[in-house]
Amino acid sequence: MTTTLVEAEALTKRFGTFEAVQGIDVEVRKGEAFGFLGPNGAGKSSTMRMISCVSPRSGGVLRVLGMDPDTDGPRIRARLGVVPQQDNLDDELTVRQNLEVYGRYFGLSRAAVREKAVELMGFAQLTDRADAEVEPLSGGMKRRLTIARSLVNDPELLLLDEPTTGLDPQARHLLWDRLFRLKQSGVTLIITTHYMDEAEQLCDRLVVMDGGRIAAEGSPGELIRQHATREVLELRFPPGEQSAAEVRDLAERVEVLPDRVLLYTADGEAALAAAHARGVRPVSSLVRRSSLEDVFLRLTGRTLVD
Ligand SMILES: Nc1ncnc2c1ncn2[C@@H]1O[C@H](COP(=O)(O)OP(=O)(O)OP(=O)(O)O)[C@@H](O)[C@H]1O
Repeated sequence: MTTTLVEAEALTKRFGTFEAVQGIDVEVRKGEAFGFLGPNGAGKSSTMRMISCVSPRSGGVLRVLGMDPDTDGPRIRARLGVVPQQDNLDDELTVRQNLEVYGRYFGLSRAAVREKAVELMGFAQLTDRADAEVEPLSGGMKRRLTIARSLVNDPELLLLDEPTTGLDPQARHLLWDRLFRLKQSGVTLIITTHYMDEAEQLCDRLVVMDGGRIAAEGSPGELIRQHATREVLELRFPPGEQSAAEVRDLAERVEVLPDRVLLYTADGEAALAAAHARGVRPVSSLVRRSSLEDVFLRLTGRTLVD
């Protein structure tokens, strides 16, 4: 039996007359990792803040863990873990103290809190930093500690707003591994991101958001199959010489970006050979698999990270 943990219908958030979230429908099921993918300003954080019961909705229906955030906020929050966009750790406390103090907020006993902190430091791979202050830790370590802290109350649903923004590739991969383990242990994840690789790595299902609306919904694989071809041929030309005219008929669809021309085709190498045969001479070329970035470009006409 699938259980719905978050159900939104025509969910709307207005700031004055500006509608940041414009009537979206979303359903998050128990055990899945669900993503909101979109550029800055798409309305992802506003949606997350409504789900985390810290920002009231302006319209529509919202149920979280079967309850209404308007009337059951505290009861819902007690069963949620929230990882905000910016780490808000106490820099002057140690790693262990950060976890213990937070645990006490949730009413855990001293003994329970001590035990939980040890378990969570192991999970976050911070055991050897237990008694170090937070301030000098790397960005990746701070993020892992913020996530560990959000797990103090054994939440059923963990909300992560841009979990890996600003981290280097190694730190991101370590974090993805931790999140994957959490999912395996049965925690439902909701993640906002503007990184398409993060959405592809972590999310079972996602919505692509743009301008407060949902542009598409599905698994990463489904979205790519529906909105892109199997392969993409990327051609780079000298500045000012970029033109799609000579290659337009070599692909199902052609996109001209400021620095590249993208040819959407089932067979990128064949398209490249055909382009060469007619005398097209790019500075460089690359054949790659289609990604969610291509899906976003198709749906919105823009690249995800402008
Ligand atoms: N408190 C607020 N008052 C007025 N406008 C706001 C407020 N919060 C957000 N907005 C506006 O709502 C829109 C959506 O913002 P939101 O933070 O939800 O987007 P986002 O997709 O999460 O992007 P980001 O990654 O930048 O957080 C933006 O245009 C933003 O400027």
